[in-house]
Amino acid sequence: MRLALYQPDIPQNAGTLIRLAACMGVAVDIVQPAGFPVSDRAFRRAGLDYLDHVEITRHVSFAAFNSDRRAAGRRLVLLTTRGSRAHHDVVFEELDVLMLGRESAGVPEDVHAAADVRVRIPMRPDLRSLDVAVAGAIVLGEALRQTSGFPSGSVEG
Ligand SMILES: C[S@@+](CC[C@H](N)C(=O)[O-])C[C@H]1O[C@@H](n2cnc3c(N)ncnc32)[C@H](O)[C@@H]1O
Repeated sequence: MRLALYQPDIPQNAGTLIRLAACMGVAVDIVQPAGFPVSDRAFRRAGLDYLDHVEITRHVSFAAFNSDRRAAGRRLVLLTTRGSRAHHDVVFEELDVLMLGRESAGVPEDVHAAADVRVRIPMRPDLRSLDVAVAGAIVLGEALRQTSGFPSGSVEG
């Protein structure tokens, strides 16, 4: 399982998602251009101290990202408010890449069309959308649950 951030434009949200990925043992793809510097140096300067615990791959464009993930045999699972399937009805696979859209505008049509699966977290119809990091946490949690992908650790009960 991987998380992909499509042209992220709010550094705090990217930081929250990178920390989530580090804690869950999941790699991160950043599809550029981003709305802020995404070098390791810039992340460290911004105080992101989980950087040593997560694998981050930067891609210069969506086309570059997409050809890499296809070559690796990974499905692209897009999280979108326009998704046709509820996240809890999707059968996730270990190799899936879960892509999150831009906070300001989601993803463009060509990215929407390139996705193998488009999932929506059901919400009240009168509200716009979830925070991007919250959406990522909800779907990643379901995907890891289904694929037994949570890091092993002691859980009492
Ligand atoms: C703040 S939302 C973007 C809203 C944007 N105006 C749009 O129309 O897509 C940022 C990202 O969070 C994710 N997201 C937010 N709410 C979601 C939901 N209910 N279902 C699936 N993804 C969601 C999507 O990846 C979305 O691109």
